[in-house]
Amino acid sequence: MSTAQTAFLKGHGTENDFVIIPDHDGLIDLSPAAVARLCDRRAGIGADGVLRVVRSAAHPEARAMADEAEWFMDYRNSDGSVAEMCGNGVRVFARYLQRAGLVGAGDLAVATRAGVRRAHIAKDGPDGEPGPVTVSMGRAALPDGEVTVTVGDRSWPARNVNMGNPHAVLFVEDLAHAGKLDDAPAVSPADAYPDGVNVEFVVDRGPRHVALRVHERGSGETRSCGTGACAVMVATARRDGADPAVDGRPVTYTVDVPGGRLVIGELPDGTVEMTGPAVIVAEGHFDSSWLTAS
Ligand SMILES: N[C@@H](CCC[C@H](N)C(=O)O)C(=O)O
Repeated sequence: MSTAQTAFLKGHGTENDFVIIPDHDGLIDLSPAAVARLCDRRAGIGADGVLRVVRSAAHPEARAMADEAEWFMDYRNSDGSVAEMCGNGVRVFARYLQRAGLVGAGDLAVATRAGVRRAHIAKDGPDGEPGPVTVSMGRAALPDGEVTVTVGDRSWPARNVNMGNPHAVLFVEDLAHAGKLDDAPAVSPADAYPDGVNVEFVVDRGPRHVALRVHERGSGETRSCGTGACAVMVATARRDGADPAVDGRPVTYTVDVPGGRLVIGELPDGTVEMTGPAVIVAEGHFDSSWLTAS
């Protein structure tokens, strides 16, 4: 007797890792429990999140973007919650489309819950190593208002930055001050982030060079967060007195994350561009019934 199989791939961008579920016609009912099962690092495949690949025309949340972007990134955090955007995810999503022969190196558009994001897949290097992927991440929003992040008995002022999803960015002297980041740090006032928040702790590494640790909403501490790194870049630029929209000059920062390095720039029109690696490490199948078994 043959059992129905579901295809998956595993990939990462600076070690922010994802289970990729190709579901081009939008036929899979991916419940929060199914996502949590896939992402479980002991009983499942293990990942920080899931990227379901659906044709925009086949998904009610993406149909309106179908003329601009053929593919919709249905992103979920490892606890099953839905998020608007995932920066590392877009690069890995682009790599999946390339590997599947659905796009070539060059430009493509990806529909997300935060809107259409444009990406560029660089050509492979001379030794065949996959080229980096650059994503135009849209403009950062910097809502007014004081935000405070507390870990243990220490508190820091934080900058509220929205990159399509919410972030609190704070500067520390030592990344160890973030403590154990599996649990969400306390962020106040509570109404600053009605839907929860990703929290980035940042240290300086040199001129236009910072490093971060992150607690991701719905996933805990991860090795990287692309939207978080972009939020950090913008918050650091403003702290350093740089604002391309005012100065008329682009500004670029190197942002180190525990899982690697991202290069992020802000252009005079306010657009943030992120460049980094995207890797597929495995592919396979599982019994479809496993996702729903009790
Ligand atoms: N890892 C992602 C962000 C994923 C979503 C985030 N946890 C949220 O809930 O907003 C990235 O690379 O941007």
